[in-house]
Amino acid sequence: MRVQRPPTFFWTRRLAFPVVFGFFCLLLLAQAKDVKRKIRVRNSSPSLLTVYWVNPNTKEYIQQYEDDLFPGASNNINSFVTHEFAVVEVINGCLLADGRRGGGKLSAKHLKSKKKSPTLCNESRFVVGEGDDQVILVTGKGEDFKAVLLDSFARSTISIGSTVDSCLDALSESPADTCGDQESQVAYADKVKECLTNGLMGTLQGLNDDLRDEKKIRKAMAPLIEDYTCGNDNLNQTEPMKTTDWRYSRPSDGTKEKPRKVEIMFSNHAAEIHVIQDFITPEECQAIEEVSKPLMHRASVASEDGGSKFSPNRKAMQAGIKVDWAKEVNGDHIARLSRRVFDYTNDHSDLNLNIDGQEDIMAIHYFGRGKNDTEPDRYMPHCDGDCEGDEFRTGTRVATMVIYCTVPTAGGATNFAQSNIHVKPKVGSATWFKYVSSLDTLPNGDVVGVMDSGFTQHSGCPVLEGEKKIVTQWMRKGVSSDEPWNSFNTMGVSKKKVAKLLESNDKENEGWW
Ligand SMILES: O=C(O)CCC(=O)C(=O)O
Ligand SMILES: [Fe+2]
Repeated sequence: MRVQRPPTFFWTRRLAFPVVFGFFCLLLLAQAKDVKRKIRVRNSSPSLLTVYWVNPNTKEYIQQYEDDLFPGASNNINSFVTHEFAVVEVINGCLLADGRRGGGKLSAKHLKSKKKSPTLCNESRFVVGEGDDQVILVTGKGEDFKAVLLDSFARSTISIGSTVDSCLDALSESPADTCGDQESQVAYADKVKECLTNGLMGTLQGLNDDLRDEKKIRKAMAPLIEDYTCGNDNLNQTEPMKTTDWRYSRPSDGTKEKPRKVEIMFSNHAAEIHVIQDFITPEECQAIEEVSKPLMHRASVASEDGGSKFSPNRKAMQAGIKVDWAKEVNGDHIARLSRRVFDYTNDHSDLNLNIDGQEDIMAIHYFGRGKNDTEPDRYMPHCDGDCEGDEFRTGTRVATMVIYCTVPTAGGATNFAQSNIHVKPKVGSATWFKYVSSLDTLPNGDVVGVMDSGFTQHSGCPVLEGEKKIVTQWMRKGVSSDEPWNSFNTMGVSKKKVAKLLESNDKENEGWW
């Protein structure tokens, strides 16, 4: 028998989905709205332009610059993702979509034309997108008048496309003879290749020069930025580029952990920085504290001779903790935390790291001795792995997670001076960063990729008051239980392979002096 539902139940069921869905959309929109973007409007049209922000509630046009934009001129707008703009071709006294007269400052000609019935202005709209480095390119006139939003990817595509087009145009007078002999076809292909190489070489050379200079400036500025940011305790944490959630189920028992807020602070082809809220539980911090307490010793840094030394660059106490994986099934806090660190990394990259053979978890303590301390506990700017943009070497560090258990009352931020990211630690939160590009495996099994070129260089700012207790996991790619982290030398070469090579060399050279 069919159960008769009251009409209200029917409507509640029908409305529930759209209402909940709408609510989530609004939530997403509200988040996206706050993300700032600087955009550049470039007038490549033959007309004068006026740029208006379109108020989403009243639909009113709000003029952006006092003066119209001349052909060939550019101007910046500080805006937010999702904001809508109208670019209007200035034709004396034309009518805007909100019913008012458009076309910049009214001249005598405008005023005269006011008497006639005005025509609707030519306009083209754009919405500010997520991409960085957005340029609005305005071209055409009358019916062809349009504003196109280009991010850096679209601009590269256009620039490559126009080089290809002009090469094909230039060679159209001597087109490839598809029926011709192989020799003439090869000659044609060579001409195309030469033209493309010449056309793109200038652009690539220019980009390389820009990159070299930008890197030089970035490196020279880093110590000044670090001094300024670390020294200014009132400085807020940098705004994230984007915010997402991380939903994680524990693989050992399938328990769904509560979603964690992830702030994407920086992202490029070989470097990424995230801040994750509530990454560690108080019980996990407590477990780390108990195990590490009796093992604490003064932290050291790598020395030039391949060993380690004490240095004012790194003033802290530390203790390495081995994870007892056998205890994971019984809910061991340290094993659970360590698993979560590697699962986060593998969920947010294509690194596919092996959990075996990794470095021990490191508990690090910094102590504040007051604002007048001339040699406070700190970790001066450094990279955890290679950060010179060189090729990736198997067995080396590729990502780090710094987890905050206790935070100081003054000082102690984590600062990335070359990417301008300042992280104010919160109890339980974590900073994760990756310093290698996507990795490819070649047919011979070699894994190739490039390292970050300094954007993830970071420091632990001086701790002035209170204590800072962190848990750091440095993560390596290419280690396993057979070849753990300490089986690679500092050059990232497997010690086993070196020994084998030396052995076979010795055999080959036996009897030779
Ligand atoms: O103390 C910090 O905030 C940074 C720690 C760090 O750089 C590290 O453990 O490698
Ligand atoms: Fe570090």
